Amino acid sequence: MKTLQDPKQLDSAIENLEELQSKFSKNKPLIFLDFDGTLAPIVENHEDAGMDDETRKIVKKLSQKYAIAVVSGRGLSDVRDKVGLTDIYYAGSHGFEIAGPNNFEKDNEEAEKMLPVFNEIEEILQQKLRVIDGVRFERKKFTLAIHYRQVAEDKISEFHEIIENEIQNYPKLHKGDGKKVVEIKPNIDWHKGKAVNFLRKELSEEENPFSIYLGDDTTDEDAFREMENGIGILVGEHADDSYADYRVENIEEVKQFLNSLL
Ligand SMILES: O=P(O)(O)OC[C@H]1O[C@H](O[C@H]2O[C@H](CO)[C@@H](O)[C@H](O)[C@H]2O)[C@H](O)[C@@H](O)[C@@H]1O
Repeated sequence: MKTLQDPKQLDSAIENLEELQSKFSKNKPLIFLDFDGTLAPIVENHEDAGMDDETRKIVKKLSQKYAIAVVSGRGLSDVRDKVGLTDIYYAGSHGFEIAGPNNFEKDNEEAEKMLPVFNEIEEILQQKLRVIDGVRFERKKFTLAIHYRQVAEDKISEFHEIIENEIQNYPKLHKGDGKKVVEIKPNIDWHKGKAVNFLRKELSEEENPFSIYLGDDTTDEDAFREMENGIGILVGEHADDSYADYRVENIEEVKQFLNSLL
């Protein structure tokens, strides 16, 4: 079982590359990559985030050697457009919508039934949060991100209060957190970890295929916990302890690590 650790206490994947490479030569891994904060730097406006060409080339080359999936909180079509590679799998909306090559598509059926509730809460919160400057909405198919990166420090608690007060009227919805973002999700037992396990079955004929997961945010913890036969690598740090096994400092080290697999 994975245990929680202070991210600062995690071993560096870069300093242990040789040891890791020898593991990978015995067990060819499936590779799961988070997007924001892992493949693309965190920026002020969510629309402006993007991968650089070097990272795209590395991921493309990796996909010629390994089965790869990008697992993101972003909407499926958004993350697919931003990555721009057609031969890999994607899990968008925190795993609620999954797609891959040859028109493979799998939306969470339970979440599908909740689309009208999302439309309703989005409209209500758009209206209630008008009193706070800098709030940005990002509607994904099955989740709703409400960004507060540009909200003044002294307005942030009011921002959270407004959302909290409203969301308690909606037992079918669940409120999660990310980096300067509140994520409204279906209150269903599904998350990035479950999506990764679904994909592990899809991408391999083995019962429990060896896997690597790289991610930077609290939502990636659900996936790190599933890396019983594999390795979780935390990129940078987030507010909490982590179930990851190793850490890399930043996106430059993500590239260095991914390059070492080629
Ligand atoms: O699972 P991920 O691929 O890491 O996506 C998580 C969320 O990432 C995006 O928001 C974050 O990145 C933005 C751009 O750098 C930044 O402005 C924002 O503050 C961050 O929270 C994305 O916009 C969300 O939809 C994702 O859920």
